[in-house]
Formats: sequence, structure tokens, C-alpha cells
Amino acid sequence: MKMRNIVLIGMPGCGKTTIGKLLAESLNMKFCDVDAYIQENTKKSISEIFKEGEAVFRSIERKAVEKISKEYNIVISTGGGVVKSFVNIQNLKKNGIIIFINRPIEKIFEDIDISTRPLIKDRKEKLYLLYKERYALYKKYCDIEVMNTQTLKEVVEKIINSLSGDEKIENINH
Ligand SMILES: Nc1ncnc2c1ncn2[C@@H]1O[C@H](COP(=O)(O)OP(=O)(O)O)[C@@H](O)[C@H]1O
Ligand SMILES: O=C(O)C1=C[C@@H](OP(=O)(O)O)[C@@H](O)[C@H](O)C1
Ligand SMILES: [Mg+2]
Repeated sequence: MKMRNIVLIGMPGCGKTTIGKLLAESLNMKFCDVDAYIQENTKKSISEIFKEGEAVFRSIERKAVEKISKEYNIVISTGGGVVKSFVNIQNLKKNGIIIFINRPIEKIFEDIDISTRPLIKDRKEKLYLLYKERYALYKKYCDIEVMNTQTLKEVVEKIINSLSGDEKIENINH
């Protein structure tokens, strides 16, 4: 059966990669992290790609999102900047339900590893700028918003409960 993808969006460091993996395990779905997919396919780290310019990364990201969005039954963890391109959202929405992982910026600030995030590696405070730029986009493009203020296990349960009845049954019983 072809089932909708579950797509996680949100700020860098909000927990998309970590939660996506756990969610996929719980729902017995495949998992794809867009950044990991890009790194595997280009054989370069995200930081190396960013050295060629953000535009280069965004172009690779768009192509990756287009490709991954054609699949079904996957939990997709996006990179925080995926909302910068409306084409990405159109592609992700075709087969997917979009979930905004909303983690308070102060909490993100506490435990984010900036060394692997080139946009903020020189200045952690840049997170606040990104938050200002993007918060409205995450809100606008999501189908469901889930606060990430509990344990990871609790947040995963909350996401599963927030899926509509039919979807939950489809996703759990596939
Ligand atoms: N609810 C939570 N409890 C504990 N740690 C969390 C929680 N949510 C996120 N984290 C931590 O935040 C960090 C960033 O998570 P990550 O999955 O890499 O975020 P993203 O993919 O959104 O950038 C990780 O160390 C992760 O374990
Ligand atoms: O916010 C962004 O623009 C980015 C977030 C990163 O992913 P995470 O959101 O998983 O940190 C990664 O895609 C890249 O460094 C750009
Ligand atoms: Mg990530």
C-alpha cells in the first residue's frame, strides 16, 4: 500500500534527525535524512558543500528533496533551511504530511552542536536571526505542529497521536 510520507521541518537543532529516526522505528517506516542523503550522494560533508557557497548547497538540496519526495512510506527529516524554497514544500506536500517540530530557541541554543552546521558555526547567535526569518514559514507550511519540550520518547508518541486516525492505522499496520 502506498502511504504518505511523514516530513519533519523546523529550526536547525530542533531534533528533526533524532526524532525522525525514532519515529520511523516506532512506525516501522523507512527513514531518510535529507542532509545524510546529500552527503552520501555527493561524498562530501555539508560543511564542504557550503564552502562552495550556500546557493550550491540549496541547489543540491532542492534536487535531493525532489527525488526523495517521489517515494512513499518514508519518514523524511529535512534540513532547517528547506522552507527557504517553496518548490521544496510543493514537492514534500505531494506525498507527505508536514510536521513542524517546535523546540524553544533557548533549548536549541543549550545543546546544539554548531561545528556541523556551517550557517551558524562562526556565530551561534545567528540562530536567533534564522529563527526570526523562518518561524513564520514553519508555521505556514506545516500540517501539524508538535512542541518538542518533553523527552524524545514522549515527543515521538505525541507525533504518532497527532496523526489522523486512518493515517496512524495505515502507518502502524503496513
Ligand atoms: N526532546 C529532546 N530531549 C533531549 N535532547 C533533544 C531533544 N530534542 C532534540 N534534542 C537534541 O538536540 C540535538 C539536535 O538534534 P538533531 O536531531 O540533530 O536536530 P536537527 O536535525 O533538527 O538539526 C541532538 O543532540 C538531540 O539529541
Ligand atoms: O538551517 C539550515 O539552513 C541548515 C540546517 C542543517 O540541517 P539541520 O536542520 O538538521 O541542522 C543543514 O541542512 C545545513 O547546515 C543548513
Ligand atoms: Mg538534522
